[in-house]
Amino acid sequence: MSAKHPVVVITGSSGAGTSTVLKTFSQIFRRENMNAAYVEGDSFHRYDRMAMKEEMSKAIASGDHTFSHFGPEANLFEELETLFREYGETGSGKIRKYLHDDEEAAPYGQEPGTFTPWETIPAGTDLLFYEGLHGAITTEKVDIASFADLTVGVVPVINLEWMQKLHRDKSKRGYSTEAVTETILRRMDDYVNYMCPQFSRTDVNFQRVPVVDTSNPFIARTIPTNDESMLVIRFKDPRGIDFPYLLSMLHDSFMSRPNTIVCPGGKMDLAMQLIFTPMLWRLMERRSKAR
Ligand SMILES: Nc1ncnc2c1ncn2[C@@H]1O[C@H](COP(=O)(O)OP(=O)(O)OP(=O)(O)O)[C@@H](O)[C@H]1O
Ligand SMILES: O=C(CO)[C@H](O)[C@H](O)COP(=O)(O)O
Repeated sequence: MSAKHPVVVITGSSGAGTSTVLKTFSQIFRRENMNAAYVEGDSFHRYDRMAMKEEMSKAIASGDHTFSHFGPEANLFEELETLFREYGETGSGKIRKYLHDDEEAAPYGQEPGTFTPWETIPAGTDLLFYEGLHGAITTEKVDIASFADLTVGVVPVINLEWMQKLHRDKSKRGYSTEAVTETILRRMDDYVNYMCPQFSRTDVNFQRVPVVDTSNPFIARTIPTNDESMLVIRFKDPRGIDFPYLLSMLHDSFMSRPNTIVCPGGKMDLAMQLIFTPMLWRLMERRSKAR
């Protein structure tokens, strides 16, 4: 935690929609004049695509069928913790990018599946914004969550998450249904042990729940739209949250628990703006008092 250099985290599984949520936060940062340094979680993978394939073959040959991008062996958790800690102390740290596809790789003149070189975050940013898989991870070796000032979980119900992953990996990243299914299965151990526990630590969780049939996510042609879903928003600590205001602004919303609002899925962007703008203001006020 850092008053001077706050760290804001959006964390979620692959296909959960964290990149989509990033767009809403970018809008808030632009409108509120906040200069954010962006870090993508995938840039803290330990291996590039070729090396990951090799490591995976070795793991499988040795009888380990659960080696995956969700777990500690395939990621640089210590380095991510260092980035959060250093940013909190100095407002800087080392970042890079993982280039998933041709479109992302082209501007760097690199192959997809590779990392850009490490770079130092320039001075003068107001906050660090992490978007990815592991922003609230805690293991025996690291406590990444403890260095974040605001943590948000993006967690569609699992059938929807799989549909979103299948759709994106097939349409944008060139994978087959079989390859994505195999990845989902191999990651399941790490999903349960590393991904899920994060969402008990996050300050706010957004869970998209479809109201159309998603019984077989592996054959679905389209992703349920926001209008075909409801949104469950859960606050870890409801103290200080202006629920009557949120209920009045989010048409057709209601409270399902003392710390949980449910609203139509189409209100996701508005809900995020209403909830996070004042939270970010508070982080910025705390920052200017600490300087
Ligand atoms: N609210 C939504 N409504 C409809 N489709 C959505 C929604 N959120 C995300 N998607 C779709 O789901 C897919 C995955 O979303 P996104 O790329 O944001 O996931 P991600 O969590 O960043 O995944 P990764 O970490 O693997 O990059 C995309 O095709 C996106 O358009
Ligand atoms: O989305 C992911 C994790 O968030 C990807 O599965 C991971 O980054 C590996 O990517 P690729 O299979 O394209 O090399």
